[in-house]
Amino acid sequence: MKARMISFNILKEICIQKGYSNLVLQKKLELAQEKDKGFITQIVYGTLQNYRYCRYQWVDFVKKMDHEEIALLLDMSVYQMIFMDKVPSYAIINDAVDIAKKINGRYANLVNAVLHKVDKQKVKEVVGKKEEVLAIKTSHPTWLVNMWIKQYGYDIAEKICFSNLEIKPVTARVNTLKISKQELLEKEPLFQAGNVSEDALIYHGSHLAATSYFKEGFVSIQDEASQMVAYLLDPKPGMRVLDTCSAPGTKATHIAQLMQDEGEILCGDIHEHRVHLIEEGAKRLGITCMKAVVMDATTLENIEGTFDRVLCDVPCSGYGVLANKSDIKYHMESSDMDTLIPLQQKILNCACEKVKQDGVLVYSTCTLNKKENEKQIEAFLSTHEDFILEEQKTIFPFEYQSDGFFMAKLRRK
Ligand SMILES: C[S@@+](CC[C@H](N)C(=O)[O-])C[C@H]1O[C@@H](n2cnc3c(N)ncnc32)[C@H](O)[C@@H]1O
Repeated sequence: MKARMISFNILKEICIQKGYSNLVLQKKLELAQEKDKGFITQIVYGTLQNYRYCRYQWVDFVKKMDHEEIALLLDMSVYQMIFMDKVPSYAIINDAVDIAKKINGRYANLVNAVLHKVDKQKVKEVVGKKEEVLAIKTSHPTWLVNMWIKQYGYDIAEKICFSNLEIKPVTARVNTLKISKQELLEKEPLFQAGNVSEDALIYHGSHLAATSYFKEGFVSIQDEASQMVAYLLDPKPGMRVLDTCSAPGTKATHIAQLMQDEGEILCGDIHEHRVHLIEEGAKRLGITCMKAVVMDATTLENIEGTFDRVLCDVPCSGYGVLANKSDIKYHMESSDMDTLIPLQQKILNCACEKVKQDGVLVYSTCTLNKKENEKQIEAFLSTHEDFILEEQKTIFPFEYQSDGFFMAKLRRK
């Protein structure tokens, strides 16, 4: 099958059938020739990242577009015409017409005509209201850009939007239980020290998960901002820790490292299949102090006693990770947070009961939305006089080439 046909099928599965981009891509790339894999990956991620901008380029050339797959095919073709300099337009248009014939022959002439017009037009400048221009140029929903402008101001919103178009580095966390960061840096020149986290390494090679460093448990794959959560929790060897929303266990295994694998970390997640991921991760890293169980953090039934440290890394809208998870960007709706906000509140209210006196509770999200972040903490503090806020911070994705994260450290009086 030709590379563009494979790219189109992948995009169809992600955009129309709502598959996860990384999973669909991994599965469908098996059908592609080795030489085409990079090309297909670029078309898929590039089209997802620039979906609004690409559509803006062609939408005025059709009276009405009533076919979702044809619209997606036009987006994908326009992406290549604008962003992939070395690809000749005639090759893009010929392949698009062939794909259109397979989808529905009636649209082949339209696809041909629209793409020739785009080719002639070159690039159409985005005009309109400032926030709408920003949203289209960087392919974010306008409601999200407006929300960021309202919550953080225009300058920060603009920086977030452009940073979401960047290709972020692959970041690892050294497993200090097996090797020091210095040793690893000396051993492997493809690693470079990270920007903000003490344990972070940027990897300049490809497919880190397939390397012996990963398989033998010397490193985990974890974003740098995400690594800051375990430091904020400040666990010490011998402590008793509860991680209420733990799967796949990335932060829990970091906590275990900071505890020198001494003490007890009770890791829970509501989804049984995800609890197994925690166990697999701990085994790969040689960690023994973690115990993984199915747990509903909104009730915490059968969880005995209190803990020195409690982490609530709650489910969230994920607006901090849009650079790496462009399918979230494509499918997101403002109503997504309506169910999440009460769930987060419930988890926090329940988990706080498990914190020892003078113990620490950390609440974190990978989202940039004050309603899920600062406002949650504010609401919590207004009903829990026995807790004080020691520190809270938002890490923006443009600061350290990382994801966007929020974390708050609360201490029980
Ligand atoms: C942001 S992810 C956690 C990531 C994890 N802390 C890590 O670092 O690898 C949120 C997790 O919360 C889990 N979850 C959702 N609702 C839950 C609930 N009521 N109780 C426990 N876990 C829940 C989800 O299955 C998901 O694995």
